[in-house]
Amino acid sequence: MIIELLFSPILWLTLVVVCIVKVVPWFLRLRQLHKKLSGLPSEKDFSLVLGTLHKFPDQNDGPALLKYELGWLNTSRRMFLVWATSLRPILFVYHPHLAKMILQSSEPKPMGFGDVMASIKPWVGEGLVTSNGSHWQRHRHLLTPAFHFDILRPYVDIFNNAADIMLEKIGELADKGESFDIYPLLKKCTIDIILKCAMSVDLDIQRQTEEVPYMKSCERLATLWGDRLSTPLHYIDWIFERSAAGQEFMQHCDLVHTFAENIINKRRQTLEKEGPPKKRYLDFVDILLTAKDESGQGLSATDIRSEVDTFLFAGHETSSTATSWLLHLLSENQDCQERAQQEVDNILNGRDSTDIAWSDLPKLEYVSCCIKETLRLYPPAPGIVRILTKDVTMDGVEVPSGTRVGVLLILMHRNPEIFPDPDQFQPDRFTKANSQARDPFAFAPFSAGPRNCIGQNFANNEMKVLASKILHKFHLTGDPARPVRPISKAIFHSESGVWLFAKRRTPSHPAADS
Ligand code: HEM
Repeated sequence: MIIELLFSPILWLTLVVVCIVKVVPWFLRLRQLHKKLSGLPSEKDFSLVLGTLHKFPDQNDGPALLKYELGWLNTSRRMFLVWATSLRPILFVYHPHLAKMILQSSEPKPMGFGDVMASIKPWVGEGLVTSNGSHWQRHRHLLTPAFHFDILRPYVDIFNNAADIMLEKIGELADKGESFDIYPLLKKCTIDIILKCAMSVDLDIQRQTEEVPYMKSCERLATLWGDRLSTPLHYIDWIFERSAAGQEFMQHCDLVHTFAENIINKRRQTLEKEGPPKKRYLDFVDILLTAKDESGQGLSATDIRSEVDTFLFAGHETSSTATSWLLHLLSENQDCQERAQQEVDNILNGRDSTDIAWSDLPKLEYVSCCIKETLRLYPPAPGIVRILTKDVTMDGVEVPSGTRVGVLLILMHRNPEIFPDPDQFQPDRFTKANSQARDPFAFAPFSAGPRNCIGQNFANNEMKVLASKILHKFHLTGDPARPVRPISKAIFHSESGVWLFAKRRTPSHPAADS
């Protein structure tokens, strides 16, 4: 029967017709695409199957991966084309002029297989980070008031209180005289903060001695997400869902979803019992639960859960990573650490409390420069990807609609044309005088344009308070036996943690010093 079919003229005729109608035009379009993009800087060595992926070092060797990508700057100071197989071009841009074209546009995030945001959807659903079009627009419009200055102001007390608990923990470790990893301490502190600020939930995770299942799940989800991005076979949902990694991913998704649903249900019950909150401004969960559009339609339960999952993750992982890099860099640059300490000491001098007040935040100018310089060298979100919906001319080359374009922050921030001596930690680059002439798109750790980070001011205030309080109380040095190992997957973090020695210090008194 099969043999007969093989010799059937109808089968062969059908195949020839399909070839002519579908495959040939597709192949010609692909050839045209390759021709169009051939003028862009890329690897010379092209593989028919892998494209230029075979030139990448082992995806699990973070330092080698970073070195390889930084090497693109030697070929071009503006952009580099990667072929992910011979079918998918990804154009990475890292010059402010090109970044501006992408970030200011309303081009959507790509959601095809293997795309960074598509891989996180089973976890955060259609939240603000992963959605596009009118869904994104409606939610962004709805949630923007939750980050108004008047809402952020009282959060400073929450930052201070959470920092005090972390300081106790650091104090205990400092007194032992051993080095410790500051990254998990910061993660617990920032999750306590986002839970309290955005959800009015007080779990006091920092004081829990047992492993917290929610934290564990978030950590595993972030790792499995990054691993999936570097395992092309796992781009296909069907294969990933049947793999051990995929099954573990789904189990952790279930756990974090239940955690979010419990928070939402408790708040809903309180709202039903007590009515709308008496406070002048609604917080994040209040907004989600009470939102109605013009037709009186509220958000669906799935939409609400997706946003809670999104903000719980985006609201703690990035700022804890950034603060851990900041403390690492200050431990390596003792002169900068002392300058930052002096600034905090000057502000707190003569006060009974060591709390950082809302009005102190703008005075922390040098600390702010240190934070910016940290985000330049180690942006927690290493890149931002969009898919073109129309042809765009970049440096004279017409990049066709359908191409993925990634703004690679790790490279833009180390582009020597914009930041001389790019690998050096020099916070003074960010003083007002030194930043004035710089292109505003040259430094974009929080992205820019319509899809910039909604939590940017929240994160900056939080990092200032946490870092200032730690620096006021402790002197930090690195542990040479446990170096950092930067790895840039979904989040640019140190996979070996950030190990420090902390020593209690007596704050200096400016009057006595002078
Ligand atoms: C140092 C800390 C942070 C950094 C470096 C950072 C970075 C970024 C970047 C680069 C984007 C754009 C992503 C893209 O377009 O693909 C983004 C978006 C976003 N961030 Fe942050 N973020 C930080 C903290 C936070 C915090 C604390 C929150 C919540 C409280 C938050 C919530 C969000 C959300 C919801 C989006 C999506 C916005 C939209 O598309 O409308 N982020 N962030």
